[in-house]
Amino acid sequence: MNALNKSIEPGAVFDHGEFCDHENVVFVRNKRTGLSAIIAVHDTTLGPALGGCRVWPYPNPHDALNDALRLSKGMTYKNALAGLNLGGGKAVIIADARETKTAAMMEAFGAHVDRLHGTYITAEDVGVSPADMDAVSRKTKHVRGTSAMGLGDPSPFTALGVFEGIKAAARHVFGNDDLKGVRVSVQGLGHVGFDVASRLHDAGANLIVSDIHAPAVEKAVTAFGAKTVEAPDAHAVDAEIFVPCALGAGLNRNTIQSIKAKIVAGAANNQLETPEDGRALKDRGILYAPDYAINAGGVISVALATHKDHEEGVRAKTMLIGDTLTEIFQRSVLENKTPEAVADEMAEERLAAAAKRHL
Ligand SMILES: NC(=O)c1ccc[n+]([C@@H]2O[C@H](COP(=O)([O-])OP(=O)(O)OC[C@H]3O[C@@H](n4cnc5c(N)ncnc54)[C@H](O)[C@@H]3O)[C@@H](O)[C@H]2O)c1
Repeated sequence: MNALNKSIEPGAVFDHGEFCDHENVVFVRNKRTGLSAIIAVHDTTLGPALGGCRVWPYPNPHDALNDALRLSKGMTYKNALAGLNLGGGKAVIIADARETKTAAMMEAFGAHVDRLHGTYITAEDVGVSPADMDAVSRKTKHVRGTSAMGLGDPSPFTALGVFEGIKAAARHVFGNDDLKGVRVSVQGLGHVGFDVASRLHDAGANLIVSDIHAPAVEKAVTAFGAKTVEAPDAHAVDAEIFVPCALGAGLNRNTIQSIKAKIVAGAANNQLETPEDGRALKDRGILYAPDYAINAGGVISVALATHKDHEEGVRAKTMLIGDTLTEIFQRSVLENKTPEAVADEMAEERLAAAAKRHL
């Protein structure tokens, strides 16, 4: 008992800066398999909390808790804004995906998900494969993204949503979405970025591409006749549209001042390093498509594609991302707010309306 009293500070979770109004946070251990996990259910106003399970070798439990709390809240906003009848949640497993993750560990995690009786639905995230979700599904039905379910890799739907978002941004800034001859810098040519580049190429855009992985760049040069730029300079090239599809925090005090594009619209998560960076983009007259609004195609596919024949529904819902962004951009002008502030408000409005209906 004494050891326990010493190691847990009173209020360690409730007073946590990211705790917000989380409905349920579960700390999970399974001695036999070495499972250590945190499942965070942020909000179930709109429905069961859907959010991926991340396997990551966090250096300490605080970082794991931080991630679980921050990411689960993010899922509440993302699912609400995407028009899904789903709440927000997330799970993190403290393990190395290559070294210590095992099927038995994922099964043990599945058993804990099952104890939440469907208030949390798990899915893939960083460090997790369809085979891992197959293991989870042996212990619970509250899982998406198994190899027997859905449409497989969500990236094509993320790319479709990003492309629709780019067109919405072009309509807002240029008055039309004809991308013929428009110069577009695509940073990151992975699962999503390459697909977005392909759609832009088909629409007649002139591509300038970059990636730290040289073969990906060569492939885009061959396929699209793209020009290239060194990855760290992708934001600063002479282009009308900048499409970040690599890592987060690329929009910051060091990069924003040298952006020449009028539009920033890409798939990368957490593009703004700080909220002030969103204001800096607006002050410079650069239209920013909030990341969690434009990259929601993947979660839409995971949420709705419980069977292989659901593709049309997923596609239709993903195409609506363009309309959502148009509303965000218009409100941002009318209310003189940053697009990301408007996106947050729209998600909160949907949650508040649903909460009122439940009263
Ligand atoms: N895959 C999805 O469905 C999905 C959904 C929502 C958001 N996202 C976000 O979109 C982004 C891309 O996802 P993805 O699935 O295509 O990932 P990916 O790993 O397949 O591709 C990322 C690419 O970026 C490149 N890269 C890494 N660091 C770079 C740098 N500093 N400069 C230039 N290139 C760099 C990598 O070499 C790789 O080719 C990520 O931020 C991801 O979180 C993806």
